Amino acid sequence: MVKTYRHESLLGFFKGMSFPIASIAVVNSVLFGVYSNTLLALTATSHQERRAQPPSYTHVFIAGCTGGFVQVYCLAPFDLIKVRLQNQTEPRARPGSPPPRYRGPVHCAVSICQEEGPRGLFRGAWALTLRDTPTLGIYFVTYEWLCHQSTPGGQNPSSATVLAAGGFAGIVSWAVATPLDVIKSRMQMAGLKHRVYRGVLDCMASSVRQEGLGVFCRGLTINSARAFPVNAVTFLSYEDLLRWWG
Ligand SMILES: C[N+](C)(C)CCCC[C@H](N)C(=O)O
Repeated sequence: MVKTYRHESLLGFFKGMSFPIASIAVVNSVLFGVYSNTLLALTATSHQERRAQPPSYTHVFIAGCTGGFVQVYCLAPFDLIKVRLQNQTEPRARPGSPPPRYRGPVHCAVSICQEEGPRGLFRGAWALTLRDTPTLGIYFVTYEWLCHQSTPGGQNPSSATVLAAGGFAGIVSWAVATPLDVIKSRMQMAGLKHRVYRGVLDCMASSVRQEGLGVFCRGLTINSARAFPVNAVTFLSYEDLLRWWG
């Protein structure tokens, strides 16, 4: 934090923010929509009926994995652009200094298309699929399990329960996802640095060779600290919106 602040001022912390904001609504509605509809197909119970007739954790896991798998294809290009902009650590343009490589998200998207082809926008998508498919299954199972543990049978969980269960579900799924998150980000940066990884396994092997096993925990603390508030609010919004509109 201190280094980022000194080098790039307060603005450095907001690098690559506009694209995630534009994409988060789309990505989350695909995730939660596919999750809920898969659960409906598997158990024939709507969201409102699920408290009285809770689905099995296997069904919750399968529905979560399906949602995770589908949302990756919306998330991949936005996530790539975010990673590329966040890794651009030059100080803000000063007179005389060379301009940054990417001037903003749109310029970044256009440059990637020109330099790496339109498929370049999906660089690292396979690693993202491996990261998100099982970990979003775990995310929904953790959430449902925690709600179930702290709510008397058949009742809706209180807002406090939803906030806590959502927050912990975020931490657990990020803890499991962090090793593949590290690999995913390295593969997304590879096109820029002209480093060639032959695939996910090659990227894992070369990262471990150079930096040891600790490389898989990079960013774990910050991911978890961020995960609690973000996912607490996500689940509270999801539950409340469905209650109001359902
Ligand atoms: C699966 N994985 C752990 C990567 C993400 C799970 C939580 C997703 C949420 N939108 C967030 O940004 O925290």
